Amino acid sequence: MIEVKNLIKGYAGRTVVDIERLNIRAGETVGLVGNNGAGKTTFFRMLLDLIRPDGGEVLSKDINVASSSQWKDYTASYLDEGFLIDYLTPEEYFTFIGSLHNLSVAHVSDYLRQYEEFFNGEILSRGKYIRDFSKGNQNKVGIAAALMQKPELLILDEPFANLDPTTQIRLKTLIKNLSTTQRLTTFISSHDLNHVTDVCNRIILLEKGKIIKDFYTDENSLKELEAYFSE
Ligand SMILES: Nc1ncnc2c1ncn2[C@@H]1O[C@H](COP(=O)(O)OP(=O)(O)OP(=O)(O)O)[C@@H](O)[C@H]1O
Repeated sequence: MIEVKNLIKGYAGRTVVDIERLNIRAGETVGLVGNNGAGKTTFFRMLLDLIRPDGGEVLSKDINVASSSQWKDYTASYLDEGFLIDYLTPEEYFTFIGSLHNLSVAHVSDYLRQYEEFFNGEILSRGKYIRDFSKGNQNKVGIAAALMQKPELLILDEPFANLDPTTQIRLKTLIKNLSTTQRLTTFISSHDLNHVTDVCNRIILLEKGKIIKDFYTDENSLKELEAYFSE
């Protein structure tokens, strides 16, 4: 589904992403791990054509994301609160995103019912603008809105950060369900090795922009990653 070839990005003469080759098959749940500054967000931004690489390409279903918009029909993402609209309430934001996908107001409120548990009573009917929510609650709005288009590919940057433990577990269950029932392909970056090994079937370890490990998760993965990061 995703093919990366000789992808290079640098800032101020320093290479921050340098991925020679990477193939992600449909249905994979891929966890991207790496210390601060490893290049995870920069890589995601190139997957979404938010920034252009200095060299190489990202192909989504064989088409370069920088030369076509076709990938936008089946790709959803939430990288940060910049994806939200501060002066809307969550309801207004969901309605707006729904309208982009030709969903009626009734359809959107019906859709939101399945997220009642995930929202934990903190998102809807609060009479607050998105800017007044905590970062964790903003995350919930962004993730639920991203999933509204029933994507085939989902890209989430540190989705567990700022979420309370209950919501972290609910989010893992949500992603696992989507992956099995809808064969969703997912890219998740995370500093939480526990969560990422629990939810992902493949882990990619990035260091200074390069892939230095790429493996399918098994019962030893968490220990191996912990050993790597404690060196
Ligand atoms: N717009 C920019 N201008 C200059 N340097 C940048 C820019 N964006 C990213 N960088 C640098 O590129 C490197 C990779 O950053 P990136 O945010 O992709 O890492 P990351 O793995 O997502 O880190 P973190 O875990 O801290 O979120 C960092 O050194 C960062 O300072």
